[in-house]
Amino acid sequence: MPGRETAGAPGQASPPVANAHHALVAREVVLLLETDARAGLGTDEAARRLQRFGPNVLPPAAGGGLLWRILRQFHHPLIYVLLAAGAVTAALGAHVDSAVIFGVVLVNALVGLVQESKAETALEGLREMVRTTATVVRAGRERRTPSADLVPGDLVRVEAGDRVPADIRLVGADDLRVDESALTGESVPVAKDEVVLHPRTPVADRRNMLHSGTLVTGGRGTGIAVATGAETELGAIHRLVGAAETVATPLTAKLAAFSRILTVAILALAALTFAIGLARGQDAVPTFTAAVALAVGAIPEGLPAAVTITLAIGVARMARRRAVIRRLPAVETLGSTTVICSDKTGTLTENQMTVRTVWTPDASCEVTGSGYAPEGAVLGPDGSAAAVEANRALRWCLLAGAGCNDAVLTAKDGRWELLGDPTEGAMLVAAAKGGLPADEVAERHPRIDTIPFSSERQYMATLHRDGSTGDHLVLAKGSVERLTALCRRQMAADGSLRALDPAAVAAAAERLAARGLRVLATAMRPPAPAKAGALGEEDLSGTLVLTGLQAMLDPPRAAAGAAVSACRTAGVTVKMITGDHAATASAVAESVGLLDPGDTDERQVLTGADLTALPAGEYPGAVDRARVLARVSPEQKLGLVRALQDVGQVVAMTGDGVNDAPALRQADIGVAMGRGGTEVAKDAADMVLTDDDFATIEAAVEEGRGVFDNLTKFIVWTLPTNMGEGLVILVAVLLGSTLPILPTQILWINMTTAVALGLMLAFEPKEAGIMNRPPRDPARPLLTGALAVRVLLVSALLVAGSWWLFTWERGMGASLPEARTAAVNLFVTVEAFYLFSCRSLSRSAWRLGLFTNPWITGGVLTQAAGQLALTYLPTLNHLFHTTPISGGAWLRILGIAVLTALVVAADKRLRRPPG
Ligand SMILES: Nc1ncnc2c1ncn2[C@@H]1O[C@H](COP(=O)(O)OP(=O)(O)OP(=O)(O)O)[C@@H](O)[C@H]1O
Repeated sequence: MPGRETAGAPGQASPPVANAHHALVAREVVLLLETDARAGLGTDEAARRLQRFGPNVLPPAAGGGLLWRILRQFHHPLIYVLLAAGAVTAALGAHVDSAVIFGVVLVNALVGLVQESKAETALEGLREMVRTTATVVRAGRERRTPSADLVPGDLVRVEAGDRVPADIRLVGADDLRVDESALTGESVPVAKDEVVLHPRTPVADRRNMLHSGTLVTGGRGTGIAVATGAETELGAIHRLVGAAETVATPLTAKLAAFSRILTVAILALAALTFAIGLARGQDAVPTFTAAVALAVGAIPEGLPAAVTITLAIGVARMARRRAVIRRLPAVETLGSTTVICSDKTGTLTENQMTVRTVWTPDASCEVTGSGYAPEGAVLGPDGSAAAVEANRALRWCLLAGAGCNDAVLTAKDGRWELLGDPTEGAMLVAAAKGGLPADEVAERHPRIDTIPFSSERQYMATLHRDGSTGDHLVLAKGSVERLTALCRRQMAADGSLRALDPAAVAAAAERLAARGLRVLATAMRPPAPAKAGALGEEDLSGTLVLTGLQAMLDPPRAAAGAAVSACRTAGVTVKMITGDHAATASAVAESVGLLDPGDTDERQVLTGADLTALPAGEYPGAVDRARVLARVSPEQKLGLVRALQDVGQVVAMTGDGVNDAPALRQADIGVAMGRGGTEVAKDAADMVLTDDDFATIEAAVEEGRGVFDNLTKFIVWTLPTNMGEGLVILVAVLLGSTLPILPTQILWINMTTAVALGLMLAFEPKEAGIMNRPPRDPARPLLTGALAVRVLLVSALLVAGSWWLFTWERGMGASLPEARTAAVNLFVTVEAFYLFSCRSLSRSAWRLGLFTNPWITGGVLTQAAGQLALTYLPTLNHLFHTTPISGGAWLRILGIAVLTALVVAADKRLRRPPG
């Protein structure tokens, strides 16, 4: 098969003809790839090619090879210190110590490697969750398939909002524009068409080619996939770059910088200690040991890893609640969100439309039935089902709904399914209920031309041929304001045309909208002899006849009300941003609790036109005050985000269309819809909702707060250990006394407790009342004054406790190893007790229920077993210079640990805010 070669099978060298598709005419490309320009590939052939070429995905980034990844684990100042210490210790003849130090370095590297790859796999998994689909034609039928299933030779269709799924040679294009910044870095969209180009045209200028990974920003196109997966241009770049995905956020960067500075300071202090010791005439060996102990103890080496893991766990939790994080910093920002700007349709509501009322200038008719099943009837004012025959305007109104429509309803296993826009689906169903099924309408009035719907245009119009007379007629539907502006006449029940009464139409629309119904107007241009030329927007104005209004119900989502009220309690303002009418929007806003019923403050509801009329100075304040922003165009959303940010808000903004992308990028948290959203919107977003539900945003905010809490808890827990250890050694050096804890023992404490105790805080469930607090001020440091005091307090208790115990044991005649073993056990026991306290930063550990987090309980038990092994196992005794200790010593250890816990509890109690 020649196509096999041109597409470049994975692992095969590309023959010279590869990448030359731009220089061939469409027919040659079709022949070369053995496909069909109209019907596409056969299903069997597609399956065979999938076998042969493999799925259309990029191979996972190599990440620099295992050896390189292992080596990277050693790139840390602390590891350098340890390696130097190990070498010096070995040179001094202390082989056991040096073996322990090297062993710890090795274990540390392995743990780092495992953690790193786990975090990466988690992020990879997220990417999988937002799988893209592509429209392909196979065996003559158009269908959506996962992009991964595309093969060379597939006939692919793309339209505005799509991500290009493969390298494609265009065979047809209609006003196609593509954002190729993913490949070229140039963000200005490029126009594309199917012209044949010179063979030597550089890749960057091949305007008849679409490249995988780029985004379609406008128009539509059809083409043949010529390369998939690793063989695409994107694949080539991917190979070059190796796509080194880092898991860095502003916070991790800040913490990494903090620990770098700290490390340098501590290393300097350790060097100073060594110098002072030598100057005082102390022996070089113990002085060196002390300096190493100081460095090892005081450097918070576990911090960056713990932060990354906590973030990764947070991301996984959010994914379980159907919020997929695309950019890690969003996890932090979510906790600080102060305003959520949400779409109405589909996010706060179900996007399941049913026409309830059809209004015509002479009568108003109710429609029965619900859902997309065409079961029900259009009832006349008297309740009879013969309404459609009696009212010409009603008939034309339903006809416009069915004919000016791109949606398709299909019955599958007795259930009706909609392919397309729910607004259009509802109108199809209403027409069918009135005796005008879509296929009959299409047969009697075949469509010739279309002005498609867009949010800016707010209407759609279609040109049809009357099957019997051959005359041309126009059908249109759209927002009431836009359509009435295009009409000069309206239709009466007997079919006669009268002058339009805009006030009456507006009043009827207002009444329907006040019930929370979404109202669309319909219009027609009476049949007239055919004129040459396409349907243009300019020749609609003034020629249309208004036939009626269709009002549809889109019920609020079940969880929306509760989520809005949860946001309110949490100090997060919710605003509805919609393209719909202000009255409909307000009614829906009331039903989900976004507006208080009876609240007459008009400033809470603004329209796009109001916004345009506002003086620049008043704009931010007005936007900040408003709760409902109706008839807003996607372009205005960017201004809204900016205005809110100007008044200091942290803004989450939802969006689904191509035009929403700038606002999503500008927002602190851009939220795209996983189901209804375009690829362009998803690409611009920080977070994607896989269920499109508003309640999911609220859940993500809650999880974001939880992540921040857990990070703070870990830091508050870990810092006293480092400070305590560092100070114990410093005091020993200053006093010129023997070390109460040896460097290898410090290594034991740090390495084991970080994993068995500290890490468990990342699994801590969110505290009750997490959504009763105001949002976190992004400028507030992680360690507030009160928490810093607690860290100092616990550090001081650790230093005092361990010194007292060490001295006491020595005074009671215990050997040096015994006293040290007691001191080591004291450190770990205090940390374990303190761990329970750190489960909540403000509430008492008792209140939480001591053993409600099995991870913490399990971790503490594991650590306890480890301490017993360290104290009583001869091998560990030998490695870590420990020895069994007396029952009395254990009692004293427990006593001090309990005392510390009591002091921390008292500190919490004293600082708890009143109430
Ligand atoms: N398929 C359509 N054909 C014609 N007019 C439409 C169609 N869909 C919506 N409209 C009209 O255009 C207006 C704006 O629609 P748009 O899609 O921008 O926002 P929306 O769906 O109403 O609300 P949201 O912004 O909450 O999703 C609608 O209120 C409606 O009057």
